[in-house]
Amino acid sequence: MNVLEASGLHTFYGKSHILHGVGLEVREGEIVTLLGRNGAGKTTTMRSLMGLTPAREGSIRVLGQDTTKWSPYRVAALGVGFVPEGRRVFANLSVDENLRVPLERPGPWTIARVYELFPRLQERRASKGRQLSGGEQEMLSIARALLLNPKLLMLDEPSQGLAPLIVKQVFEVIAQMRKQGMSVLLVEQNVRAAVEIADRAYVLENGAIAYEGPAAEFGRDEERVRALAGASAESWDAIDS
Ligand SMILES: Nc1ncnc2c1ncn2[C@@H]1O[C@H](COP(=O)(O)OP(=O)(O)OP(=O)(O)O)[C@@H](O)[C@H]1O
Repeated sequence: MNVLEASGLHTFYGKSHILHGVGLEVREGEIVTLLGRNGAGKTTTMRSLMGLTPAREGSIRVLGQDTTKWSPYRVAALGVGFVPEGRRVFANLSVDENLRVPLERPGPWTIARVYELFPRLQERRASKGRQLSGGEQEMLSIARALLLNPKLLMLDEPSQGLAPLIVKQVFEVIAQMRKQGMSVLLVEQNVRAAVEIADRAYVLENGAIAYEGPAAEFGRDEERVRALAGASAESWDAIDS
């Protein structure tokens, strides 16, 4: 079954026409990565899927329901977790308090289980959000989204600004989530890490899908990666290595 199906999305910010007929799907238990240069429309796509910046045209189905006109709250309640870019943890609350803020939806993920997945958070459970490193904040953001027991988790650039070792840990966690049957839609600048972990890739160019296919196949085509994913020097070196 498709967890997510979107087609023909047209999204605007005021008069700026940003998405030009974007369509994508995520199947059950699949990791799908959404790549593209800066400004290609990746974040806007996620915001439209979530109902935060509603598409003016097009349709969205989540778990078989037509969510096109739904509020973000309803989409989340149906089972879509969204971890936006830039990690929004509560700076003045401890790790433990941050984890108790989300409304828990019943399911396999409990506070005890997220601590098992992120032992580092358990060690730091009494520390305030503002005392955490970037990597710890990212883990906390993901942990909070997991407590909603989503069927689909959408992550916007989870590796941004993190040291390579921490990126590796975050991606290991994403791989473990798939083992639990969760579907993931992953926006990434780190092309190498994304194509390694993902089953399929979509690449956006100027607000339209320019590539759709197996992630590994996309990652092997050096020229296409350069042209479409705008791989930064850093991520390109990583692909070469
Ligand atoms: N709130 C906004 N108002 C007007 N234009 C916006 C707004 N947010 C984004 N844009 C524009 O929409 C386009 C797509 O932006 P978006 O953030 O979706 O791209 P992205 O692929 O996620 O890029 P990045 O990697 O830089 O986050 C860009 O041209 C951007 O300038």
